[in-house]
Amino acid sequence: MSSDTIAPEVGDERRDPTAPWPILRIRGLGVSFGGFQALTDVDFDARKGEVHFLIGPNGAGKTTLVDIITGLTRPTTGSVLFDDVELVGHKEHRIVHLGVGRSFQAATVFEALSVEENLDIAASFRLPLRRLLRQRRGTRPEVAEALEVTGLAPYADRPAGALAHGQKQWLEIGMLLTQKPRLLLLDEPVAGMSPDERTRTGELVRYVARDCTVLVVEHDMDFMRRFADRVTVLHEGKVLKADATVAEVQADPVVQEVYIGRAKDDRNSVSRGAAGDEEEQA
Ligand SMILES: Nc1ncnc2c1ncn2[C@@H]1O[C@H](COP(=O)(O)OP(=O)(O)OP(=O)(O)O)[C@@H](O)[C@H]1O
Repeated sequence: MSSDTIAPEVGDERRDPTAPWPILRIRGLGVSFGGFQALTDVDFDARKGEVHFLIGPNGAGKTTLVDIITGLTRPTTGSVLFDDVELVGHKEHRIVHLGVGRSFQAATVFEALSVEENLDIAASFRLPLRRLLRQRRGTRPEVAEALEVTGLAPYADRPAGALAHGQKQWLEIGMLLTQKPRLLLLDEPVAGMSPDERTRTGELVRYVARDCTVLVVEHDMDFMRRFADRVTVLHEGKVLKADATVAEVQADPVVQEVYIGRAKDDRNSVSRGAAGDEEEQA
């Protein structure tokens, strides 16, 4: 057992073979920035193999929470257990090596390199230098798989900079997949996408969740309704509802109040039908 490993008292669910294992356990998380309390006493779990949405109005603390999980921000209080390993205190690169991948709102790809080269570089991140320098022939299996699942195989030789917005997001997800993460954090993956691109992204996320837990920060409520297994709602740095189903979130009057009360144009309403959302996007 490594020094990172926490004693088994936190792993009770694993003794029940029918209970999904909470691979991510967040407890008592708080952070303040120069006296402003951005997160207060945040608790929630994400289970192995689920697509877990993190929603909440602007400024609720969603990105701050993702920044803490990935080691970009250090919390003032609390704990982030990933597969029993405490992530708080680790540097970002160490957290990546533990199996946590993250995408950003603006896709971070190398525009001048081809799609395949981008995937190849991402897939190389665990390799020692001497293996990187060794000449290889053909496409590595993990790169081939990423090309396939993202639908980017026909564009393998095209510069990433020439891809459409949605395709760049899928490339970034593909790059993360080559690193075989066990937890993938996606920050507003469908922002700026067409309805078709959103559907394609949702299908990709569901595919990824076969081997990996996916935590999605998203404002698009139609996307959440279609693709979430569980949902946690943040409001003003606190958990309003943790680990709920989509139906529970939609039926919750307090969640409704937070969204509808703050967004008079109804853009963020969690109970609207898909048709309503698509009307709005048109
Ligand atoms: N480094 C920082 N210094 C000071 N305040 C910060 C910092 N990072 C975040 N905040 C504040 O913390 C609060 C939560 O911000 P955060 O970006 O996490 O919200 P969010 O839910 O992701 O919002 P959005 O949906 O608009 O992206 C905001 O009031 C923000 O201004």
